[in-house]
Amino acid sequence: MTTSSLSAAHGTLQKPLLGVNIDHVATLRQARGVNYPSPLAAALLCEKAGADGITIHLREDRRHIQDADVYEIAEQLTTRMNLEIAATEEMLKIASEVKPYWVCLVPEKRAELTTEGGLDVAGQLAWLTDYIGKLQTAGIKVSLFIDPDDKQVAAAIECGADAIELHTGAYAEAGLAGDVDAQQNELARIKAAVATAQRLNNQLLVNAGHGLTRDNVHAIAQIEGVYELNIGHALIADAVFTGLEQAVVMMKQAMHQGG
Ligand SMILES: CC(=O)[C@@H](O)[C@H](O)COP(=O)(O)O
Ligand SMILES: NCC(=O)COP(=O)(O)O
Repeated sequence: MTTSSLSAAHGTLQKPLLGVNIDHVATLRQARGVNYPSPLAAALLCEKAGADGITIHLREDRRHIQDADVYEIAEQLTTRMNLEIAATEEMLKIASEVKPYWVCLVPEKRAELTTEGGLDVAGQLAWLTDYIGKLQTAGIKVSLFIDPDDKQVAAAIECGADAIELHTGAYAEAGLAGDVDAQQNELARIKAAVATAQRLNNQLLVNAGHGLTRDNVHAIAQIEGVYELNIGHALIADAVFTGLEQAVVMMKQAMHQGG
């Protein structure tokens, strides 16, 4: 399925789509080293509640999602898996075996609390082009998690990515800090990056994610051309109080009608 037919196939779905990142269901499980709560059960419940896809991040340090989660969730999903991985040989092997619909390449640092910045595509073009080609040869579509930066957008297109995911962390953090000017500046950066992507290659799918909540998501969801939002930490935090299905429903409402 080409990118255009992919977006055509989803033409009837309400844009942007919602990809639910269930990493932090696994964080709760890993806290005690037991077998509950089940990320698989969470993924299926999110799909039942209206999630358009499931994102899981198999980190090199396995702090939350485990290899077994990836394989068993891939077998039972009825929507699409977006597997986030660092661009390593180990992860290439796993992704080639699992064959998720999407792989999103993200930068990883062992010491980070969560993903800090976007992937430096411009600084490693040739190597990433080769890595992306291997994934696409395995039948996997590739997204690149990048900062909302024209140079990185252009580099992502140059190395043949099927999609980009714009890092909304700076936008989210400015909001949490109550810095309205900084948040508006970050929103403008994101809008500019979407416009650059559309100008350079209108077949490229443009996603966004990181730090999105019911309070800050509507402004991002309203940006013309944004295809999917990947949301995890805040949605799982909501679910602690509302239950997971309601958290998905509420996040979709916040995306499309405002928080
Ligand atoms: C790339 C990104 O922003 C998230 O999808 C990522 O999963 C964050 O890492 P943690 O889930 O480990 O916080
Ligand atoms: N790529 C962003 C993602 O999957 C979820 O990020 P967050 O909502 O957990 O910050």
